Amino acid sequence: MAAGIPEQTIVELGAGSEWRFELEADENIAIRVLSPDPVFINSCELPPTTWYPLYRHLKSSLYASKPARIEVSPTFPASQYTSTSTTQHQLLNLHLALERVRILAKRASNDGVSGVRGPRVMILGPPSSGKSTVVKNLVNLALGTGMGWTPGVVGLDPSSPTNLIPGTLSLSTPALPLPTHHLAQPLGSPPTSIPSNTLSADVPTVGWWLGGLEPTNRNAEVWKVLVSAMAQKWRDRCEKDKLAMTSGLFVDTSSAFANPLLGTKKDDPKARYTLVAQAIEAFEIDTILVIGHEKLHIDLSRLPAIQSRNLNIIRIAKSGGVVDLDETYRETAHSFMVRTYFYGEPSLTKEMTGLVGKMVGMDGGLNPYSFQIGWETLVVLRVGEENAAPSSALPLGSSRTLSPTKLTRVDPSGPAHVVRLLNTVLAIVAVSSEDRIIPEKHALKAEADAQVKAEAEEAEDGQGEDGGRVEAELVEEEDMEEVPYREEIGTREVLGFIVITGIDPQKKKYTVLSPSPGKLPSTVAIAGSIEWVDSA
Ligand SMILES: Nc1ncnc2c1ncn2[C@@H]1O[C@H](COP(=O)(O)OP(=O)(O)OP(=O)(O)O)[C@@H](O)[C@H]1O
Repeated sequence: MAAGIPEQTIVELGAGSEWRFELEADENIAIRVLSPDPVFINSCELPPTTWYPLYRHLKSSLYASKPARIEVSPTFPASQYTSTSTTQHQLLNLHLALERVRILAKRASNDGVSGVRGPRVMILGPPSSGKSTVVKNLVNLALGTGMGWTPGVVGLDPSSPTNLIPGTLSLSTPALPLPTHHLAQPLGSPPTSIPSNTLSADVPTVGWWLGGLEPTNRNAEVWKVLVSAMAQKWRDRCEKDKLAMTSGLFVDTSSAFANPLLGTKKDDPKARYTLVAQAIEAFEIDTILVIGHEKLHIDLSRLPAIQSRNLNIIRIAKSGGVVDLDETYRETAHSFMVRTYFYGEPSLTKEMTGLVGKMVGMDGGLNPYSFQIGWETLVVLRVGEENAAPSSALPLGSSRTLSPTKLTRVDPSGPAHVVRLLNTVLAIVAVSSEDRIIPEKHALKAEADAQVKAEAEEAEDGQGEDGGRVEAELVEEEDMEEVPYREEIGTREVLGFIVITGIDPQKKKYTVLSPSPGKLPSTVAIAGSIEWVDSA
């Protein structure tokens, strides 16, 4: 035992074993490695002799291939144990096989062979089987090789997106190993060092808004459009960036993917694993990892989309350390992820700052900004046919065909709509003048008014005042139920997120929370079913 350190705060790890812990709501701890050999958290090496904070609610494990000694302070977690049954060897073997593919691809690419790619791996499994943990380990193993890889990480699990708000599908290209300090880092910390609510410019993370926590038969068509857009983005990236192409891709998936009937339509009742097949084709997957689930493994190997592509399907063992996550825990995790998006990384507790010795640097907090915005200014839309008015509301005898990505505008003057918006997270999307639709009646009126104006100008040598009046009338007469934009904007890459924290029906204003001060990058926002109330 090191001098002066009480024995009960030391974890002695045997070679090839894991220290597993589950932190309670009041347990914030810091750990530091006292022994010379490396210790890893999700295959990211802990800095030697440096305190590494682990925040409340986190469930994870440390792994050491050689005997290790770790100090834990200021308290020792109530729920912790060491285990020699680890899946790290299997993950390492897998990593070595993937690394070989990456190296061969890079060599071929350097020799001028076009179209060679690194491995494209998709992970599937039932709920709480350790999918996100396997992705994180494989990504960190690739990033830790020193080869400078920049693999793509696709989050097709909107309940734990790469590093955005729940409800988002994400694509990121981390260049440094992903840390594990708290719940908001399933696959990497949010880009808090960039004080901007534009995600795509400087930060290698882009998001698409599903607005729900998992793919379902109701949102399957919207899901497909989003996945196609993500895959296109990745293709564009690979065309310009050979390193990304050879580094490969890891796709984390929703546990809903294990349901064979997900996405099956009435007109094709025999189709199975429709969304899995779509993702395989869109991202040109070559390796599928199935955790545990034997039936899923067999079902997938019989899937035509897989047979025709001659994919590798590898079944890997579920780690004994994976914790079954209940609904309450998931809600806590989601709320924490949203909070981190707006407020940044949690700050060190008093006890942590009081520790003697070096502490790893964290990204730090953000200063979110709350302000009011008029109902007419912020255009709030919903995507999907289920949001459209019921067919019974149509004139007698008429029918309609709805597009699955149909946009509906949330009419703030309808009290029920407005109440539903309180605490709703909104995704901001960019719009350009080409996206704007001028309703036909306004277009005709504008044309007629323009003609009247031209005649008046001719008669009076025009002062131009009438033009302003026409504009004003147009705005005044804007039908709050009409969607003034093309449908495509509902499924495009998001610029950032805001949350509606208050509604003033008298002044007709929303109070919104934005991650940074300044003008919103766009005043068109998409609502989903994700809500957030700050309970921290
Ligand atoms: N070896 C381990 N030791 C301790 N905890 C672990 C270990 N592996 C995974 N966990 C924890 O178990 C929980 C579930 O794992 P994970 O989130 O990777 O599963 P998942 O299959 O992606 O879950 P979901 O149902 O959300 O799709 C997480 O809190 C994770 O940190």
